[in-house]
Amino acid sequence: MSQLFEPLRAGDLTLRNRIVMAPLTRMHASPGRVPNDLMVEYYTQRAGAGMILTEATAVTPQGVGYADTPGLWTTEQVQGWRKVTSSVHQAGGLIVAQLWHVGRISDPMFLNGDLPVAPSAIAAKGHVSHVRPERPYVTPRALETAELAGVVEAYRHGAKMAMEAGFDGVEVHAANGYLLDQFLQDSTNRRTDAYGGSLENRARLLLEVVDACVSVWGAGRVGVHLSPRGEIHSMGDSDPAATFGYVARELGKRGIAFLCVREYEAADSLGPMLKAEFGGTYIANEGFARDSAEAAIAAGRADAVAFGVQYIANPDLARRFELKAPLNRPNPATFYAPGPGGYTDYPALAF
Ligand SMILES: C=C(C(=O)O)c1ccccc1
Repeated sequence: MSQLFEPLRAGDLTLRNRIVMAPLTRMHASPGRVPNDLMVEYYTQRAGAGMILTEATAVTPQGVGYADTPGLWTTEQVQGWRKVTSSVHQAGGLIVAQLWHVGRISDPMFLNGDLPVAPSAIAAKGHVSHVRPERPYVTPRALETAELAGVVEAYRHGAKMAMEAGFDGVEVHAANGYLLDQFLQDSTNRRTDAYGGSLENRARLLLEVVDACVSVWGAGRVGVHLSPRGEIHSMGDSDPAATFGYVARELGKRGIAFLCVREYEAADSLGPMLKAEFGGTYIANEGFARDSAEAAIAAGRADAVAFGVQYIANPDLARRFELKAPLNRPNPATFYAPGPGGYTDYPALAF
C-alpha cells in the first residue's frame, strides 16, 4: 500500500496525505500586495494537498523584489489572506505561509529608490528577465549590525500577521538565494561581525528568525525551506555539507515541525544527510514524480514530497496520484501571467 496517501504528523500539524504543494511565486496578488479573490480560488482548488506552502510572502516592504507578489505586514494584507485561509479550511485543507525577504534580489524600482540590502555589498550575477524587466542586479547595501534586530522583528511581525490571517503555521524561506540564504552561504556573506565568517555566525540570522517565529507559533507550527545546491541567483558555499548539516542539526534541536529541502532527486543530493541531521519531519522538494515520491517515502528518504509545477497544472494532484490518473500539461508561458489563464483554469478530474 502506498504511503503517499497516509496521514503524517509534522510537529503540531497533521497532513492528510504526504503530497505537499510547494511554494510557487505566481505574481497574482492585487495591487498593494493584497491577496485577491483569484488567489482565494487558486488555493482553494488545491486544498486536497496534505499541506499547502503558500507562495513566498514578504514580511516587510524592504523585502520585496518582484511586481505583485503578496505581503504580510499590513492589516489589509491580513484580511486578504484570511479569505484564502478560511476558504482552504472550508475545503478541508491545511495552509502554511512562507515568510520571505529577498535581500539583494531586489531593485530600487521596488524600494522607492533605495538600494536592496544584503549581508555584503555583492551583487547577484545576471538578471531575472522572466519575472522582472531585463535589468542587471544592482550592488546591494550591506546591512549594519544594528539593523539586524529589526530584520528579525519584521519576521516576528510577519509570523504574528500570519496567525491573525488564520494560517496553520509558517515556513521560513531560507532558500533560493534570498536574504537568509545570502547570510548562510559564504559566497555572499563576507561580514566580519557576529553574523559573518564562521558557519555559526553565518547561520545566526536564520536561527534568530526561526526563534522569533517559534516565539509566536511554538516550534510545532514552524518549518524552514533550504536549497543546499545553491544554483539560483549565483549562490554558492565552499562547504555546503558542513553549512547545511549544521543548520539541519540546529533546527532539529529546536524541534520545529518540518524541514523542506529543494534537493532534486539527484544521487549526490545532501537530502539523506540533512534528513538524518534534522531528525524531524523531512519534506523533499524538486524533481519528483508520483512513483519516485512513493519510492523515496517507502525507502525512508523523505516523510513527504513537495510538488511545484505539477500543482500549477493539476489542482487535484493528490487525487490524480491516488487514481493514477493522467496529469494536465503545464504551460510555462502562463506561470507568471496575470488573470485566470494558466492560474485557475486548469481542469480537475470530471469524476
Ligand atoms: C520566491 C521564489 C523562489 O523561491 O524561487 C520565486 C520568485 C520569482 C519567480 C520564481 C520563484
